[in-house]
Amino acid sequence: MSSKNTPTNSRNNKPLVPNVSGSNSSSLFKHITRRNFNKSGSIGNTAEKGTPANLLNTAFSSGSSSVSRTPNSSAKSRSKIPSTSLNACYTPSSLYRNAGKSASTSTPTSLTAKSLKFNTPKTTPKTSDPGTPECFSKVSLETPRRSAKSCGDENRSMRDMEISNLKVAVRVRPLNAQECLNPSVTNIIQVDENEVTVVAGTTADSSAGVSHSFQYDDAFWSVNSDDPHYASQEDVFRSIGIPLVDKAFEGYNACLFAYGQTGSGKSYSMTGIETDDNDFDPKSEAGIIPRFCKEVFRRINSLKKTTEVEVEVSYFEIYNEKIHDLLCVAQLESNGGANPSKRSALRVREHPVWGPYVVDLSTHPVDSYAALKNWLTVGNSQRATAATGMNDKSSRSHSIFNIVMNLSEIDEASEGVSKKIKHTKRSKISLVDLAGSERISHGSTTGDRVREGVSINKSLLTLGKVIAALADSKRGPSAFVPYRESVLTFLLRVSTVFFK
Ligand SMILES: Nc1ncnc2c1ncn2[C@@H]1O[C@H](COP(=O)(O)OP(=O)(O)OP(=O)(O)O)[C@@H](O)[C@H]1O
Repeated sequence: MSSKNTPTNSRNNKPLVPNVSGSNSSSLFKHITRRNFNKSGSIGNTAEKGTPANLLNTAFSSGSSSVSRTPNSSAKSRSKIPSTSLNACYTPSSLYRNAGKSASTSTPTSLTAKSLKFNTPKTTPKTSDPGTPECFSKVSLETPRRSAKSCGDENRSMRDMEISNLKVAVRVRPLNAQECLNPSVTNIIQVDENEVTVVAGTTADSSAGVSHSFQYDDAFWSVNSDDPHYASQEDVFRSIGIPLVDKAFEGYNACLFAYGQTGSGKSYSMTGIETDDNDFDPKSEAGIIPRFCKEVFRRINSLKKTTEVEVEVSYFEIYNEKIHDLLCVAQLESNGGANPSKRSALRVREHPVWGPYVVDLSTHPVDSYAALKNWLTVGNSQRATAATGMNDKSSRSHSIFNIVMNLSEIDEASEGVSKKIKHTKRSKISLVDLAGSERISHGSTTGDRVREGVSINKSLLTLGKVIAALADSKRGPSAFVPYRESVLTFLLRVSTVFFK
């Protein structure tokens, strides 16, 4: 990805992620938060019909980067550098179900935007560590300070209401078995707190010894578990996932996603390795998604006396620009199964109020972590994966797991059947595992794999363009953002545009 398509620091306009030739893997996370700010009822319970007063959007904030030359750098090894792009989705099918239940006293409140802040782990790996890189990053979107108004202002351009802010974190993975066997693979990545340094070129060519340093909101060193600075799945979740759970319980929408080259560890970070242990011991390799879900239900249980909570999930993938429901039971039973080419594709439509959504996407109410985990397992088993030259189980699709929560605070003065709801907060969390970007010659063989690779790269390229446009504060809020160039970014739009 060219630096033009790379997120840039809003202060100095330098790219967040370098365009380093020879880099061959990476992954990345993103967040979106958006406040649902209705009172007295769920999101559909608006006094003015069709008032999308519940949607507050977010903005990207980027870190800073610097490039320096250190000809005598001692760092060794091959890098996997992430290019950055963004994804999110919002499928408000359940909103329509609720829309009929009107509440006469519904009053949208003013919005106050809040930004997500992440703890930065103190990671200072030794440069002599033999491991090599997977990088991964996280992006979060900051909510702009705006007041809520009705959507009657149809003449106002949606683009005028966009404010973006991006946060990125990087994770460096250990060498995989294939890399360990290749003597030419060495570590060229160093992590010092939240700064990542890449030393490009270890041979005697012109780029040898050139180092690039980049600041991220977080940088995780997961190369060697014996290293005191090793970032485990739990550490990553605590830094990236917990702040999102906090926001979700405050009524914000949130989106987190992993981006990176094929084989860089996106699925490992997002989903991890399935475990029967639902309490996740510290060494558990369960990823962010199961930990996130577990934490959501832990908090719901502690709120039981004061709050009624409804949770529902949906899960779909975008494969070759087509959307497939991963939790549609009827479809799973009747045909297709794990073969995405046999499944019927869902369409995306744009609602005038709620924005883009997936038509007929199934949603499933869940009342415990165990129930949610079952759906997650079903969905994961349906994902399109295949062996490529770079990953034995490569995700060939972008997967989007959505959790929608309705949190209704009970009026303490009311009791039993006459229980009254003080107000309802609604939040939607999208946890996204993107398909890996790849060089066709490295990653794929022929036929379907090449076709998939082309589609993946195309949508990731668009994602990069969208992020660059959103992150580029110089273009101003009315700059053109090419959301419509791919299904992924079209769905993402609802998480970045401020609807009034
Ligand atoms: N932090 C890590 N610690 C240990 N193993 C890891 C780590 N990250 C990735 N791996 C391993 O590396 C391999 C590739 O990871 P993974 O499948 O998550 O990559 P990916 O980025 O999702 O690839 P693709 O885009 O092709 O789906 C897996 O075997 C995984 O277990």
